[in-house]
Amino acid sequence: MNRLAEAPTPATTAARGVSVEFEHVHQSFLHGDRPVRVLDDFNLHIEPSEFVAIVGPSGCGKTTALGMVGNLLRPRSGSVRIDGTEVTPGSNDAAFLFARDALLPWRSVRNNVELGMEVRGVSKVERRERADAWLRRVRLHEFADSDVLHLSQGMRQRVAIARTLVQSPRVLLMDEPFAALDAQTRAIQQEEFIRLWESERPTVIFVTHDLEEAILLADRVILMASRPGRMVCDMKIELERPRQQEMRRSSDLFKSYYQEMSERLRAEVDLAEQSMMDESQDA
Ligand SMILES: Nc1ncnc2c1ncn2[C@@H]1O[C@H](COP(=O)(O)OP(=O)(O)OP(=O)(O)O)[C@@H](O)[C@H]1O
Repeated sequence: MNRLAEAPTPATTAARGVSVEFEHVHQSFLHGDRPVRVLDDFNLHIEPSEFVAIVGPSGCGKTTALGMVGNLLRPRSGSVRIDGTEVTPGSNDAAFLFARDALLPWRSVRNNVELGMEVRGVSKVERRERADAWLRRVRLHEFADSDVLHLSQGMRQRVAIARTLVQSPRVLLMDEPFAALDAQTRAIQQEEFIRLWESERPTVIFVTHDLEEAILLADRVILMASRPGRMVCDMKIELERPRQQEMRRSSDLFKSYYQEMSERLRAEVDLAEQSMMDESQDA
């Protein structure tokens, strides 16, 4: 695979990652009139510019944890800090990237990339310069004036990546960003994204159901258990960078990480399914 993202250009500003901390975080939601504990004493310290992937059974609280860093919801108790400062209403240090790209269909590719800068009041000249530089980096400069509706799903996701990274976020929150793509496109996007991250180095929290993807991309893989969500494994991934798709097959280290984590993940998924079945029988 050699369709790598282009080298950085002077018009882009390198993002500096900052630390993210969860300290004794608890969260629960009401299901009917019954409170359900979702996160139970969740603790996680992420170093500046670290790439952390979170895997775990469906419903274990991965998206809830991400939402707390992104200021979408507050913990019931405990604290979530970015660069040592509590996340409070109005904080906007973190940017999201989801599986659904959420591009605005009435705006051109370039105008979609400019959107966040527009909201932040960046001048028109600077917006255009930075958007064009990022469109070159994601190999979409020839489509700058195109309608986003005419792009493939993979191209749309590259627009979304450019739109997010052009703002030089200090923390990037990714919730299954490549889940909607076919296998081949997904592999290309993963490799391109690694290149971009390696040059920009924002702190990344990456939620995925795909353990191989987590190992390939991250510096650390956190495995969560459900009901209530808590960390059961924190594995440092010491594969050399830059990383390539071939490592899935060629690296014994990759395979050993996969073997160890997949057994534990499988056990957690089985437990989560069993507990859901028990709950539905009790209901
Ligand atoms: N706003 C809410 N109100 C009520 N329950 C909620 C709310 N948000 C999440 N939950 C519940 O909290 C639990 C954890 O949800 P969350 O989306 O964080 O899990 P997840 O690990 O990201 O799951 P998945 O892998 O399926 O996306 C689930 O049982 C979910 O139904």
